[in-house]
Amino acid sequence: MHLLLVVAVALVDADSRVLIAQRPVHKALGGLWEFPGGKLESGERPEQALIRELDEELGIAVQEACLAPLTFASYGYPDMHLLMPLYICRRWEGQPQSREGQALKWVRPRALRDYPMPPADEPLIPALIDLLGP
Ligand SMILES: Nc1nc2c([nH]c(=O)n2[C@H]2C[C@H](O)[C@@H](COP(=O)(O)OP(=O)(O)OP(=O)(O)O)O2)c(=O)[nH]1
Ligand SMILES: [Mg+2]
Repeated sequence: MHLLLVVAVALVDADSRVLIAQRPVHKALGGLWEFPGGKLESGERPEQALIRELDEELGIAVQEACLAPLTFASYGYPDMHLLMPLYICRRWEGQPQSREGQALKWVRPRALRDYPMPPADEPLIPALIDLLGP
């Protein structure tokens, strides 16, 4: 079994909307909507990796103290088992923009169900509804 550690974040705006990004079609799970984040590079701590990914993918600067653990996904894909901590963050510098051509959307937690997400992500939605309301 190959265990893959991926870090992801729910960025939350002043209207309690969450940012999702559409995966490029040529990638695994292409076209599905995901929480921003990615794989750790060697030697990185999870929070460092997330801060790097948010700079690369969205062009925003996040301080480590503004990342709080929310929940996690544990899901068996055919080729690997994904373990994905989901952080929550309400404070950052800059305006999230698509740095890698991915579509971005701010959505209320309940509306996440209207966007096809990877199967690992679906069990994470109730935690967001609990925290932020529908
Ligand atoms: N970022 C993110 N990845 C997710 C989510 N749900 C989910 O199953 N994944 C999976 C898809 C991929 O197999 C893996 C993340 O890989 P990735 O390709 O996005 O990693 P990365 O951002 O580091 O990009 P790259 O270096 O491969 O280009 O985690 C999610 O909500 N967010
Ligand atoms: Mg990524």
